[in-house]
Amino acid sequence: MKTILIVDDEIHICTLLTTILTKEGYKVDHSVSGSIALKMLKENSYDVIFCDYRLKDKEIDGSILSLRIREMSPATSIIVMTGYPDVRVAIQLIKQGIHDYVVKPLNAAQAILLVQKALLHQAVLAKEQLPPVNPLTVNPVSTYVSRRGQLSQFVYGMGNTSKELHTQIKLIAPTDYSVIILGETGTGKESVAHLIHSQSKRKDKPLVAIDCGSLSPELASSELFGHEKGAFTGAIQSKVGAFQEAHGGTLFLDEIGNLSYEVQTALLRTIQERVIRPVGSTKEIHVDIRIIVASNEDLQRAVLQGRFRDDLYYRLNEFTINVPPLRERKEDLPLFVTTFKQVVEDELGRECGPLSDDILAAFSNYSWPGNIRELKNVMRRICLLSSDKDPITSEHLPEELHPAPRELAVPVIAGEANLKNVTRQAEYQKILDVLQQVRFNKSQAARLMNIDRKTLYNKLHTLNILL
Ligand SMILES: Nc1ncnc2c1ncn2[C@@H]1O[C@H](COP(=O)(O)OP(=O)(O)OP(=O)(O)O)[C@@H](O)[C@H]1O
Repeated sequence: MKTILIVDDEIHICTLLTTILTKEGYKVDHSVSGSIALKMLKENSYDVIFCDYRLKDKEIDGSILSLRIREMSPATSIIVMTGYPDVRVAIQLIKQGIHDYVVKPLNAAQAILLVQKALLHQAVLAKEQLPPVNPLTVNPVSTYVSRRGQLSQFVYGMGNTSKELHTQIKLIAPTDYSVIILGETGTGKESVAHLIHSQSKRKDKPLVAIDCGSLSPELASSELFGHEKGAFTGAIQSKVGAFQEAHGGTLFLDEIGNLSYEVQTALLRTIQERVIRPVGSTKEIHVDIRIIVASNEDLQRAVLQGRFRDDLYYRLNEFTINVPPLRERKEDLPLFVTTFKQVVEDELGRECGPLSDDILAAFSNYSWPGNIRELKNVMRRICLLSSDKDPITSEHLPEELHPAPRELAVPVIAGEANLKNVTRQAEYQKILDVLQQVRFNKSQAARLMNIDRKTLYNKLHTLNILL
């Protein structure tokens, strides 16, 4: 029989939860004191412990109690209950290893579900220790509506870094906090923003995504705040900006670090006052939006270097999510591969052959500078090149994934004597070198080459460098 301990200084909560869970067939004990609870834990083992966060115990309060339980009985799932929810406390406790953080009062259905989830989680962990595990037996995949309006799959993964990401998204999504999402290119920052939106109470309103990296300084204000007809040369009609389009929903600003100082100032004002003034207009318009921003550079460093306003940073930084690079979550590769193979098969409208073991070995030896985007593209390529029956082998892999990676070959551009081509050739090589040096971080590459991100995009396009 599974055993549960309830620790709360309000006796009626102990009695209520004991009654509910005993009816479900669990053996339930309770304590109104943290120190007595620890003594009980020395003598008995518990599968799940419900623990009040603000325990009015002279010797031990709820937060310390949860730490002590972790030390004494690491396998026990701890569910911390609170009457005063605080996301930062929740994250801290979850980092310390508690299973869940819930707001009191709990009704019967919630309490039962919490225990079931905790026991299921324990069962999953127990299975994880038994090889071989099919990662798809527990499918940690969510769906969300992507920028193109398609239903997309988001793979959380099962490794510890991935689980932390999962927890953070789950906790932050229902709130209205502004979120900064940091991570290398292709790690899934935009996907995380969509996922947060789709799990928030704003989900039925639009998510408007703007790539600040591709906005010219002149057009940024107009894109964000809109403009009146005749506000500037070329403004032949008035335009509704992203803030207004996102009214009631979420505004996602990708590559926020690329906004000019002037636009950052206007953005700060809008966030503080929740009103916008379109370019060329005297009218203020109220907007109700949640802001999520992303960057693949460290925004704190940009603040220190004076490139990003500190007051805007602190306004936006109600919560930060760091999306890990793929090379730090290699344990999740099989799950990503299986999911993307299915996605590509759906895209191609046919099945692809099985993946041979050498493919997975090559995948796990590779550093994935382009992260999940690169993996998805590699899966597209190898599935496209394979037939539907024969196994997909390492022959189908692109060069950089071959066991002994060769240097990226510079294509010879026809007409070598032509001076323009010599320049193109040199540009091509330089851009590739710099991109490799900064692990394909386009903003950093643009900065190193002293060009803006938009120019870099144009060059990548002209030189046919596909990332
Ligand atoms: N966890 C995930 N599960 C499934 N697909 C993912 C996941 N993360 C990213 N992807 C896919 O990888 C690709 C790149 O993701 P996304 O655009 O969200 O990355 P990003 O970090 O915002 O990139 P960039 O910094 O270049 O803008 C997309 O096709 C997305 O669907």
